[in-house]
Amino acid sequence: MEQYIMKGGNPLVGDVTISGAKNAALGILAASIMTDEDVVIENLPDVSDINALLDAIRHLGAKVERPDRHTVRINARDIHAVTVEDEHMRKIRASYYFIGALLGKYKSAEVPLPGGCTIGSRPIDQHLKGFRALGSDVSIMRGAVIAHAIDLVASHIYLDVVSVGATINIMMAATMAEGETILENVAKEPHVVDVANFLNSMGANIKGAGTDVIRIRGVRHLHGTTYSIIPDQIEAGTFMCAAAVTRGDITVKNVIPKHLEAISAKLMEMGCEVVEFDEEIRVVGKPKQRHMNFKTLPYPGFPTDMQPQMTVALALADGTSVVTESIFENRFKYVDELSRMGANIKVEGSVAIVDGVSMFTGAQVVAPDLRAGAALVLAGLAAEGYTVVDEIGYIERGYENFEEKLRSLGACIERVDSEKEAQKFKLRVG
Ligand SMILES: CC(=O)N[C@H]1[C@@H](OP(=O)(O)OP(=O)(O)OC[C@H]2O[C@@H](n3ccc(=O)[nH]c3=O)[C@H](O)[C@@H]2O)O[C@H](CO)[C@@H](O)[C@@H]1O
Ligand SMILES: C=C(OP(=O)(O)O)C(=O)O
Repeated sequence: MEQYIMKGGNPLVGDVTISGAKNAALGILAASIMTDEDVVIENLPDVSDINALLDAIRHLGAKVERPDRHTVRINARDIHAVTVEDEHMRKIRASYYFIGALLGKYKSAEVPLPGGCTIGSRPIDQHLKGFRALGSDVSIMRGAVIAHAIDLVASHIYLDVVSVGATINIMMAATMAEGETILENVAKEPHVVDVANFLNSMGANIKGAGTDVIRIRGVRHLHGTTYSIIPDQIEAGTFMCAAAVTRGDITVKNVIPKHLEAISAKLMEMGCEVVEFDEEIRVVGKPKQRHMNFKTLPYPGFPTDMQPQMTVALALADGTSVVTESIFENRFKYVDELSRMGANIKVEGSVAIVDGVSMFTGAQVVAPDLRAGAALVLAGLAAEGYTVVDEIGYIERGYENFEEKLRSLGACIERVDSEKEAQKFKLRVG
């Protein structure tokens, strides 16, 4: 089983180029099957979730070509099925986007209930409420969502909870419904805006993405396009936190600083130096960093996908911090693993009380999910001695070339798949 092994202690220093946003790309790839014409998507992150989604698109009958690692050309003219196979989809969350895309284009979809990280109960009731409001019959049978409509008709839909997935999914279906759909209390995340911009580049008529209300005037056809995905807010934030955790000096390149404001503000509150440029941000960690409190919230609030990485930074800061997780009820599973490294964190329901310690010591830990896995790697890079992180498949769902990028910043880290290789690494680095 593959693991990361690392020897901590090197401050990470240098520049790192951020890849395309996984969570935008997943929505965009699913939406690309809504036209019969060629769609070319650039700045695609080469991560396992994306490759799983592309496999599912191929399986539906679409042609998928990869001129290079970060570009894909999709042609869905020959799609012969509206049923997505379970084996492709259980692993990933974004399989749910096939419901909106297939329903919009073919008025019919059969898609297994989504997988993804086990960070909470993750219902999809708001997605289904939206599809029903657009005139679709929706049922759940044999572990799949089955949706059929004779015609999709526009509707006025109010989301009871702010949901990224429901916003994007309903927006996709409504793109090809008759009339103007008004979607209220929607998510405003950068990837919601990116999917809306992508659909508009295919001829959709979507206004208001990035605000609380999205208006979608349905169109009959979508056409081909070439589109470049925005940079990954969470990958960028992870490397920004790496500078704080290792007391390093990292410039994240190819980013949109506006998307990173909540993360920058919190790092500054801890005492890090944060300098913004047009498409770059430099974060300089300081020997003494301060405690602070933060709460995860929908955008523009602090992202839940950055909660573990920022908590690791606080676990090595002076004083007591309070972290409140308001989006997913089970996103502190990594705390037990972090405690093996010497962190002093007490979890009470949705709140973690973090008493900063002066150092971590290396340990063998298990990644419980994607972002927590990345956070444990950051902790290992700051710890004294060796750390082994197991279950790195989670990390590979969302970080392209993670260990290579970390190594280019001076980290002593390797991917190994046996005890023998781990021993070799230890002998080599001493
Ligand atoms: C593939 C993808 O883009 N995943 C992201 C997406 O997940 P995902 O789309 O699953 O997250 P949502 O924004 O939908 O979830 C937000 C909250 O709403 C609740 N909820 C959601 C839908 C629903 O029908 N009913 C309901 O009650 C959820 O349980 C959660 O408490 O947004 C999350 C919140 O930013 C991120 O952590 C995930 O990385
Ligand atoms: C939780 C995440 O992904 P997913 O929703 O796909 O599980 C994430 O990207 O942090």
